[in-house]
Amino acid sequence: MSQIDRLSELICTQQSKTSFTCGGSIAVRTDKNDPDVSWVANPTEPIHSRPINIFWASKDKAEVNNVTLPIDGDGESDEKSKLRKLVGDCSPASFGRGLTDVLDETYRRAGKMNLEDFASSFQPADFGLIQHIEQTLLPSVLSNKENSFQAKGLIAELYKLNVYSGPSGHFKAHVDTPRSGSQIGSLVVSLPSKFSGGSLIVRHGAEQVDFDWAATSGSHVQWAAFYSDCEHEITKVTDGHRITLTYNLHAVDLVGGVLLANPVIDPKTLPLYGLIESLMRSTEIAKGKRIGIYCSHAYAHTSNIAKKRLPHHLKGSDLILYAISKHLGYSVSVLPVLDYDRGFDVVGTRLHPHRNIVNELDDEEEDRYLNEIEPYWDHRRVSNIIWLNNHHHGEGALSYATYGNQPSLGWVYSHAVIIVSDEGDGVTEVSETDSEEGIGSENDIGSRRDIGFRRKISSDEDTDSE
Ligand SMILES: O=C(O)CCC(=O)C(=O)O
Ligand SMILES: [Fe+2]
Repeated sequence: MSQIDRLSELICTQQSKTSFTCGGSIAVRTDKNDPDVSWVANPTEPIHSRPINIFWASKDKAEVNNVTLPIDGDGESDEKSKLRKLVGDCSPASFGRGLTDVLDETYRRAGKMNLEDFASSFQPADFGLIQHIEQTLLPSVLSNKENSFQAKGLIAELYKLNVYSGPSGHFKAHVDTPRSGSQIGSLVVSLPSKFSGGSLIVRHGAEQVDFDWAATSGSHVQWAAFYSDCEHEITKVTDGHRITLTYNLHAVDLVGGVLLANPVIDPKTLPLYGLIESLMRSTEIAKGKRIGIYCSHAYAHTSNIAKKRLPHHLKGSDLILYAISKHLGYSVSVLPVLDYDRGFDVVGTRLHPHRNIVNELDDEEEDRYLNEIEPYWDHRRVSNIIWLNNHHHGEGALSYATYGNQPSLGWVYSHAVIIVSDEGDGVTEVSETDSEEGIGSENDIGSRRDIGFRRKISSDEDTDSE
């Protein structure tokens, strides 16, 4: 098989496997260890790290030690003896075999330190590491149809500090045990400490990636992330100490996390909270009005999966307005509103996927096809919405073929809106209130002639709207 065929096969048939692992390195700049100088790169300089401090409890837990990596120079030094103490304070690392934890130095020869006994100044989030891993590994997890995750982000949970020392530290081929249902992989961070050998080899099916960190081990933080089902091994460390931090990677609902039952972010801290609270208590709302906000970001709100994505994929101010209203106990819905210019709003009962109406309609009779289109798009006519802003992004809600002097394609657009009301449950309530008020009764056909709506007349080639 040629290389092109091989790549093409990987891309076409095994998309989920093409990105089973990723990794990189961050240079450690010992010359920039000045607390008053920002260590975050300017655009012309690659990101680098300050030296890394490790604090740990001695074996008898009587004292706290610390060492700063990397250690300069080859001769004997205080820092070198501290490093030896760190290695000495580790206990032998076990591994899972079946349901038991076993110590077997022919399989794994390493030291470990548990979370309660150490702390380090290295934080993966400082370097955008988590976002890199999210971009590389998460899409395949999400595109796996059997996977029910609707997760949008990763959390790296620090798990252990390990030391693999020369001349015989190693870990034979194994698969990590996921420690919860949300764990999708592991992250290994190699701290700046000189060693030889000790490659991490990660395999998935016939593919294999070799993370050979030895050459720059003394000056760089190096990292690798991989899926839980990847077999991996660490070849023999022949010299020095290979010091790693391992993390469990969990897929979690982070985007839209403010909408979770127990959000980490408190909606009350958002500056708009008080404003919305008092607006919703105003007399207007007491009279049965509701608030409508046109979403300020573009969402594919007429796609087939819009119903699943929204409101969780709301962004920025849209997410904030939604979350605050929800937190205040109001009923909040994300719905489409047709781009009709009338004295009332045509609000969809849910986020409808775009529809192409196949009936050919006579171009000369605009009002007739409005009558014919509307049954395809479940909606309510509403006149009690107080709009707080103007619309931004329209998206094709309906398209239909017409024939007049020449065949053409007409479009009706919709906007995604957030509707906040102080009663009932969003959509249904909108309709009930409307019919009570007699808005948009079905006898109202005469006035349909005035409907001004946006139409895009295009030639036949344009008919594929999706
Ligand atoms: O240190 C490494 O590169 C991998 C460590 C590992 O496989 C483990 O801790 O399970
Ligand atoms: Fe492992």
